[in-house]
Amino acid sequence: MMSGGRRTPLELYVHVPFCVRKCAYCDFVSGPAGPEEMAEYVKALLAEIQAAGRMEKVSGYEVVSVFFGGGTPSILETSDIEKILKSIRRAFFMGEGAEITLEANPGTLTPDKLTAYRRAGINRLSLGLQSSNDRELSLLGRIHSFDMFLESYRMVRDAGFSNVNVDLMAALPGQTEESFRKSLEAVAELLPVPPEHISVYSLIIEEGTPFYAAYHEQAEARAAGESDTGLLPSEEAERNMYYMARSLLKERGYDRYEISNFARLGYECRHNIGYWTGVSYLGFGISASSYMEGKRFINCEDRKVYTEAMAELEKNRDIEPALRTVRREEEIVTKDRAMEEFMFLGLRMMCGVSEKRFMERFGVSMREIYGPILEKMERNGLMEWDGIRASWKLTDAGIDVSNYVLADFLL
Ligand SMILES: C[S@@+](CC[C@H](N)C(=O)[O-])C[C@H]1O[C@@H](n2cnc3c(N)ncnc32)[C@H](O)[C@@H]1O
Ligand SMILES: C[S@@+](CC[C@H](N)C(=O)[O-])C[C@H]1O[C@@H](n2cnc3c(N)ncnc32)[C@H](O)[C@@H]1O
Ligand code: SF4
Repeated sequence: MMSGGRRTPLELYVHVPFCVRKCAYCDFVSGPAGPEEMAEYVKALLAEIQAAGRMEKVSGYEVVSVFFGGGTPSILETSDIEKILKSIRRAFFMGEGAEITLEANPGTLTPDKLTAYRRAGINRLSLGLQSSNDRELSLLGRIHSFDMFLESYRMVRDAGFSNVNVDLMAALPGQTEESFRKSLEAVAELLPVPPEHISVYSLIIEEGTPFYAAYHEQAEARAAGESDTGLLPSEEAERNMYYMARSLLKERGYDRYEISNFARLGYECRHNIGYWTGVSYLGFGISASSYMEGKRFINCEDRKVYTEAMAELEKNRDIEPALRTVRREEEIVTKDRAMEEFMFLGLRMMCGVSEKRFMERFGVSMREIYGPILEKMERNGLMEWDGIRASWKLTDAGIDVSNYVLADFLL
């Protein structure tokens, strides 16, 4: 994998499936658990990381980013986060400048925890706020109020973190354009300094969640274009929320670099950009997904199956049987599939997809494969050619219907 002595970039994801309480809209693999269960899980994570580091193929890679996600990684003991990072450094080659993010929930942080995170090497913190409106927070089932968030944010800055993300959500039940604007302003005006990065996610009504039981009929009515959709904001209101996010954040120095992500120059999240641009990544823990050496796989969601398989790993140095128990949905990424991914993941980025990089990677021109689709999208005003970057990108109208545009690139 090494070319001319240079190592290939690799990103690592560590899934922490624990939360103080489950939010009413969330279908990520996460939930409450006791200290013993957490300790057992961390032990399994350490075993998986060490085993992955023993795989011959990782020797040509350099870890460029690590992302602790979940769930709520900040719920773990600080010593656990330290152990995991130490284990990663032992098992992989990690360069000096790696971006190391930890997701944290307001209400789970203390100054001591934050100091320890910094000492362990975490240099980016991502805080889930969702809304600055306490009524919306309580409807979402969040464990914190806006004031509690402010206290956590102040602690994060006091601890010296200079690369901070805040997550917000749009299209919440009962949310108005006005209340969304207030959330945006509250985040963009945070003291002592506003965050370097802001993500805005539209609420997805996920099957199996309390929100699904309460709102999926409304969501379907909304998708069918019916005007009275109960508490859920209309599609037009949701679009307006995104327009508002773009213009309000632009005025305050944030550039939209991806459909849902805004950053000050130089603070774009490298880890997520890696996902959209085809960088290899390995995920550790239940439900973590990976993409390496042309294969995609995802770990099982069952914590018991996972911890038992990882305990086997410790007894037996042959890692294949244990990994086979845990890893699911292995997909060989064929050239056609890789081209599709280049387009539908890359087009999420506002800089678009580069013709030159497509040619370098696949040895064929983008126009030869996608010419008719690109022309159709351009005719319909959904995509445009950027002559300066020599790339194709979504127009504003294309961003509004990005699901439809991106789906068209599946061969
Ligand atoms: C998986 S969570 C982990 C972060 C952390 N536990 C928290 O909630 O603060 C990452 C982000 O995903 C977003 N998210 C979770 N469920 C969602 C849903 N159903 N629709 C849209 N965004 C969602 C939220 O903005 C959340 O901050
Ligand atoms: C929705 S994103 C939020 C990122 C945040 N806005 C930021 O800028 O740091 C993070 C979530 O995506 C999920 N995630 C990211 N990478 C993953 C992977 N390789 N496997 C499984 N889930 C992953 C995790 O649930 C994680 O909490
Ligand atoms: S949104 Fe975050 S805090 Fe809420 S249940 Fe999901 S992972 Fe946990």
